[in-house]
Amino acid sequence: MSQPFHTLDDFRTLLAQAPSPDSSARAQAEARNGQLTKPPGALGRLEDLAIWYAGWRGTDRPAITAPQVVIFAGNHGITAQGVSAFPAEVTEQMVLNFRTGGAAINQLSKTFGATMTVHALSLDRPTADFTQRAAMTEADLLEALQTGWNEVNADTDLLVTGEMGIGNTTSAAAIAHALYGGAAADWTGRGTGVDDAGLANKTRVVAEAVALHGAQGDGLAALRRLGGRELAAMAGAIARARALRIPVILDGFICCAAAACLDATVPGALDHCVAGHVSAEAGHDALLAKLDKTPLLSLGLRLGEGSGAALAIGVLQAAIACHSGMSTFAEAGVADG
Ligand SMILES: O=C(O)c1ccc[n+]([C@@H]2O[C@H](COP(=O)([O-])O)[C@@H](O)[C@H]2O)c1
Ligand SMILES: Cc1cc2nc[nH]c2cc1C
Repeated sequence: MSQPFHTLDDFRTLLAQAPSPDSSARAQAEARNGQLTKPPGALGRLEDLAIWYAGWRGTDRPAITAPQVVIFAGNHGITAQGVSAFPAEVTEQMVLNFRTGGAAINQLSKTFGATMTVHALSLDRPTADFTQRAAMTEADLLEALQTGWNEVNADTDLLVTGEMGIGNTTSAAAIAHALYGGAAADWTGRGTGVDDAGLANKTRVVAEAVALHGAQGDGLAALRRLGGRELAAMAGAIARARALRIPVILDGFICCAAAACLDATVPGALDHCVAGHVSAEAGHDALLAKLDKTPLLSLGLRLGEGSGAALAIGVLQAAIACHSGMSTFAEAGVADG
């Protein structure tokens, strides 16, 4: 597989030079939306979604024919601090479950006609405990970004990035705290379900990590110091999707923390992304507010795996089906208002 970037600076440059939506396709889609057989605005956010999608795909009557769900898995040294309700072995066990079709995301992907692949990143080599030192070296980060970049099918027309990694809500909380400040408790939730004592311990870990590594203006530094391989791979995949003008549906807290590292690196880097849902994980709604994203769904999910984003594929499919398939007032002989 050829590598389009060899250094973090190359990656930054690619992000900064990423394409914008096609403004003429967007304008045509807006005009078409105004002629469809419904009162103006009656399809609410479905209308905005269809126009947004049309702009990125460069056609006023787009279709979603090849949605892709990609799951990245990583192991985290921070689990040594007792931050999860589950043991670290579950990451690898769930990878097997994804491969044999037994996880929620397998069913959700199938429901919405998406291809699904899972990529495990060096599970035998957990990241470092980031209360002691940086989670990853620059080489680790680059490799994971490249893995994510290369996992995106060039011919897909909608991407969902999901993750699996015991301990990764601690990583996501530390990234959010480092990027956006506030108190560690604002960003720390129960993840897979730690009890009150577990939550207090986890909050201490997040606070200690950010005290050690410092607040971060630089998104890629936050990703390297506090992130994990699966977060970096999601960031790489989201960046590649942007380069290919493929719209992305963001998933829960961990996916959005990874994405936030791109936004902090190049403001606007997530313009091709919508938030699929707001997770029940404390801090996700605040993180979405920082990213200026309004979630499509709020169903109390806190699973990860791309599950909330996969559900939102259905919402986007519905928006595009209406936009591209409905008749205009003139075609249907319906009197407009
Ligand atoms: O997506 C979310 O918002 C989300 C919220 C809570 C937990 N998770 C999943 O649970 C795992 C991380 O939880 P934890 O407690 O081990 O940090 C990881 O595999 C995530 O996919 C995911
Ligand atoms: C069983 C299990 C499944 C998951 N899927 C995503 N994160 C997960 C965490 C656990 C513990």
